[in-house]
Amino acid sequence: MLDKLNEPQREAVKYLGGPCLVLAGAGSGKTRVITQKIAYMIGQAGMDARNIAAITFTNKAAREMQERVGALMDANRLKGLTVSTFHSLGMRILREEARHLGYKPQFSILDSADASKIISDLLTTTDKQLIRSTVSQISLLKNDRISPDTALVRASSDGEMHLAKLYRAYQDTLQAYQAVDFDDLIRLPVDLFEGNEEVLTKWQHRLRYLLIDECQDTNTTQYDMVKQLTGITGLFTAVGDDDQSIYAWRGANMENLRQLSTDFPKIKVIKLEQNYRSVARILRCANAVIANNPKLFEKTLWSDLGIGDPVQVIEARNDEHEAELVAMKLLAHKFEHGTDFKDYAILYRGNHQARIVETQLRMHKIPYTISGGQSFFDKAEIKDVLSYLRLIANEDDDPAFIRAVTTPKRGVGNVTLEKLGAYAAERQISLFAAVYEEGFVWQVQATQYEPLKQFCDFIGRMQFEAPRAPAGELLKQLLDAIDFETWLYDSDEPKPAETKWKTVLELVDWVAKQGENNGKNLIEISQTIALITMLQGRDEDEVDAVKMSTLHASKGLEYPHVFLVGCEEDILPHQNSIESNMVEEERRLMYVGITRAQRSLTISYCGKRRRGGEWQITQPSRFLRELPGDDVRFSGRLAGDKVEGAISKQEGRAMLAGMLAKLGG
Ligand SMILES: Nc1ncnc2c1ncn2[C@@H]1O[C@H](COP(=O)(O)OP(=O)(O)OP(=O)(O)O)[C@@H](O)[C@H]1O
Ligand SMILES: [Mg+2]
Repeated sequence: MLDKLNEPQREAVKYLGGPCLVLAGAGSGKTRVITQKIAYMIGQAGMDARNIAAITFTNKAAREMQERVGALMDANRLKGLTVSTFHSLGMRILREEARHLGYKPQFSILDSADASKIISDLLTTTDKQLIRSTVSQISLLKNDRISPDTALVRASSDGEMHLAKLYRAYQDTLQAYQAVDFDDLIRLPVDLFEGNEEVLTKWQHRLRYLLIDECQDTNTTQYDMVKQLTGITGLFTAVGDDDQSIYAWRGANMENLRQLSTDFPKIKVIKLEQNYRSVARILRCANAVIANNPKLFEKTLWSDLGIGDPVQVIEARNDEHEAELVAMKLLAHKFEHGTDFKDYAILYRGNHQARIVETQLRMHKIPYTISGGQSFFDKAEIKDVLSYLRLIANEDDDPAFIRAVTTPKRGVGNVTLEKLGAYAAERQISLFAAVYEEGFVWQVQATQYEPLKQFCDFIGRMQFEAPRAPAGELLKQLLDAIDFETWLYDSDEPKPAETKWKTVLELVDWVAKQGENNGKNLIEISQTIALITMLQGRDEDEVDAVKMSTLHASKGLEYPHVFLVGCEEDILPHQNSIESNMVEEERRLMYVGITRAQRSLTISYCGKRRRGGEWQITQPSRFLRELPGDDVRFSGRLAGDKVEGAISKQEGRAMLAGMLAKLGG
């Protein structure tokens, strides 16, 4: 098994004597070290899978890792192995230790939309910008492990005082709902470990060896969790690349890589230098761009996969033309090389860039999937159904209560809900609990009360069934009972209603599969869904489709042929980052993008682009000027041409040939 590794990789896999840090550039096999090491520890070193935890950055990465390890050894020996994100590990710890923190094990997990809603209520504002900035400031406080009380004490200006008070109120609201947000999933276990020796020891014994992928993107809380869990033995392997640190905006701190050597002086540092992913020209482009950043560590990267074609940099007239060019170039390339759609990825800086590309792909009948964008689970009809599941898991989840009780409308009016809200607030109990209190019953007329009571009784029955019935079946019953399909058709035109109902049926299938494959009941499934929404990653079946993704969500992945679109000033680097001196992080993002490509890379930018309804002249990204001239074929302004934006003759011929062949077949 170890034959498939180079010397330093093998060394990293076999080293079990203490903490180990693998520091290396993109595509050098860091993730491969982790999967092979898991197999090595179980297969050769005789360790129990239950004592090993591998932590990755996204659900998708976790799934892939599980599969890769699964291919290396028998499923039986992998029983109990933990492969998860920091957040799902945190959730597991929290669920088991909830009572130590004043939570019940079926707490709800709020996604960022729910969190924003709470902040918006507390601030009594709908100003999106204000809400977003408040949410992110609170999140940064949490990730730096600053509690509301500490924030209050430390506040040195009116603004900070205001934020601290808001943070306090927000946290109290979460507690009242028996809900946590994403940051709490890590912060709360870390606080618990710090204050409770017994609990910490239990988990240290359980998870004796940790492997951490993408270590450059851990934030302070996550880093603390690693330190706590590995304790004095320091049995872990961390792999990372400071040049790929792209989550500073979420509190990630690549200095943690250096901090490891301070906290664990005996740490063994291993460097990898051979890249197994990309042809030389792509790699040289990546190296040239990142050379413009100051270095945390010295690294070199080389590859012997051949030199490859020049990287293409193309200019389009405008954003729509850019999307069209990409679609046509992709088709031409596909016909010429006999590749599949799934060999291609289109990467972009921000989700808003996706729509225009999608339109062109559809026009050219190119199948695609999107990750890192608006998730399946974010759709309104899905969130409606999920509000029921959340409420079944945790009846104190007031936001879920309100959504469910009003969807479909069941004769519970706003006035009644307001009365219920006021009563619950005064008694400091949840809306659900308030329904059953005599004090409330007296306040409303029987006709108003009856539908409320029926609703709560129904939830109660579902709670009783949930641990007993198959998840998929129960969800079907639920949808029947609330007559969700009829409601969709009543509240929308037939066409969109049909689409929505199909989406809901997809959810039913997905839930049924989760229940059958993983033996989970409806309550357990509803808790994990919250985590899926956070970082892309529903199972995308291996369909033959072009992958569209944000640069952030493409981290750790690789694709044979990559299109990187919108390489312009103000997009990549992003406008905010230029203004706030964060261009280095954007350069790392560019580096991540380039290094996803295995065999070919095409980068595009536009001459102008529509923004807020107006045309704006755009400038090519500064990063394009950092590319090495010998390895790149420029067209457009950067080559001193006038933009014609046409496809080359050769490409045109290949396309034509392909289309004729298709017609013939
Ligand atoms: N020793 C090796 N021999 C052959 N192929 C390898 C070897 N090591 C890694 N690879 C392959 O190289 C590619 C990149 O590996 P991997 O994804 O582990 O790199 P990485 O360092 O984690 O990259 P990133 O920084 O982008 O996360 C994968 O396709 C992997 O299978
Ligand atoms: Mg990796």
